[in-house]
Amino acid sequence: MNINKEVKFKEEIDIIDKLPSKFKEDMRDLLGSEYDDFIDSYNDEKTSSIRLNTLKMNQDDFEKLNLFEINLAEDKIKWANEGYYISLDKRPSMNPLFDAGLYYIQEPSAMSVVGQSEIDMGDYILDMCASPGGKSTYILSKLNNSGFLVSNEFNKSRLKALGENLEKFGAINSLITNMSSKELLKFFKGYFDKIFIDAPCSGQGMFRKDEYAIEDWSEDKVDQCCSIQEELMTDAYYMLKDQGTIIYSTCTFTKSENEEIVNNFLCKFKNTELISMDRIWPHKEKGEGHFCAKIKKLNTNDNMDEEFMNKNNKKKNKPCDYKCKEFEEFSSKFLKDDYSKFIKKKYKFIDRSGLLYIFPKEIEVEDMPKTLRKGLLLGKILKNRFEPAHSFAMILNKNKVKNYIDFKYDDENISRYLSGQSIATNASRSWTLVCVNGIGLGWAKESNGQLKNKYPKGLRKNI
Ligand SMILES: C[S@@+](CC[C@H](N)C(=O)[O-])C[C@H]1O[C@@H](n2cnc3c(N)ncnc32)[C@H](O)[C@@H]1O
Repeated sequence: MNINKEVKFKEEIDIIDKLPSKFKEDMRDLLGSEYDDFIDSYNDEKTSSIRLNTLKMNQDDFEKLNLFEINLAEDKIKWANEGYYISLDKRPSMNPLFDAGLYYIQEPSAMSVVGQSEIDMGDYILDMCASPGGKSTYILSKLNNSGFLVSNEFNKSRLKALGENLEKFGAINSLITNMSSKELLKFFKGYFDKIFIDAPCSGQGMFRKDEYAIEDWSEDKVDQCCSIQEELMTDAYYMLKDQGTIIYSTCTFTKSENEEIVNNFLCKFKNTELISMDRIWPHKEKGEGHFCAKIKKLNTNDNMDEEFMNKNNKKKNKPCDYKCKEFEEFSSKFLKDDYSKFIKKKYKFIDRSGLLYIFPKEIEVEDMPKTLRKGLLLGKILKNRFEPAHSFAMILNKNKVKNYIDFKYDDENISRYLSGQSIATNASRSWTLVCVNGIGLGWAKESNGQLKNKYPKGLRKNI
């Protein structure tokens, strides 16, 4: 055995030794004769995978790009149409297409939850435990800018990552909230077609990938998680429309956090029906452990919250009379006419202290507290001019603007741009969209044959 192999073998033995004995006991009970295969899977090679954002590129074009030498015959993830296994040495976060939001790096089993859920155009969806945004970004791709997604994250310190990931994905019809499920219920009684609860759990499915998950695990933690999970499920029931679906998932193995939560819920609410209950096991599939159950709410006739819905209906289809002169000027100079018309037709414009947002016309969220992102920030209204925001660039591509410069992902100009440098051109067109393979990556202002870099300082990086 060479030295590297010997070290790896020792690490694997160590991990198996470190697994909590109560966990091993439970797994033996749960898996019976499969237990040894399950434990052996701790020695399997780890997986790496990405998921395409179909808001930015269609699947045929993506597959033709041949990024990361994906072998289409073997590397497509069977439970997520937009997901691909890639080899571990590919470093997908170092490709500028990642910064342009073309794909999300996500554990393959975690993709199954949205991958195997039916999302209908126009659905109103709540992602109750959303950060860092794996499920939310997938839902947004599938909604294709129709309907509405509320991405809620209870833990304030996890909001930043969620905000950045949703911004990168370039969807307009989303709202980020920072509430408990009880607070959400005050605003959204009987409101959603689908509610995803990717519940906080004791994380046994992460033991293979993350040793800290082993240290952090305890029986007390399982009990704490169970009581949170029950509360989230109950509040979700009341936020769901009749005929709506709860999609409950965890990355843990114990029955108490999975089947028992679901069965208790079905007993508590008689007018519900189990649609499916599935597990992904690491010794059977290429991915970590995952549990997912889908439950339908049948008719209750006590549906919508009267007050909330009256307020919403009153505003529905009300013409949006707000016009921002500075944005009008900007859009006539820099946006293609048909795209500019499309935005005005579909969205309302909201000026919040000089910051201009767009939001779907039919949705009213103005009075809602604890929201991070109420619609999409287009930019700042300054004295007689409009300055576009980075989030605006993230919904654009070269076909939507009059001025752009487009580089291939491996062009060295793209590395220069991402690191904050200026780029020499021979023109002076003012606001210009910098694109990578046609997809908006950020803004630059072109004058005297130079593109002055407007890529946000906090996002700059060397690749
Ligand atoms: C499994 S993670 C969610 C992962 C996310 N859905 C994704 O796909 O990227 C669970 C989330 O639940 C949040 N959480 C913790 N306690 C919570 C509570 N009491 N109510 C709602 N969410 C909670 C955690 O902060 C964490 O972000």
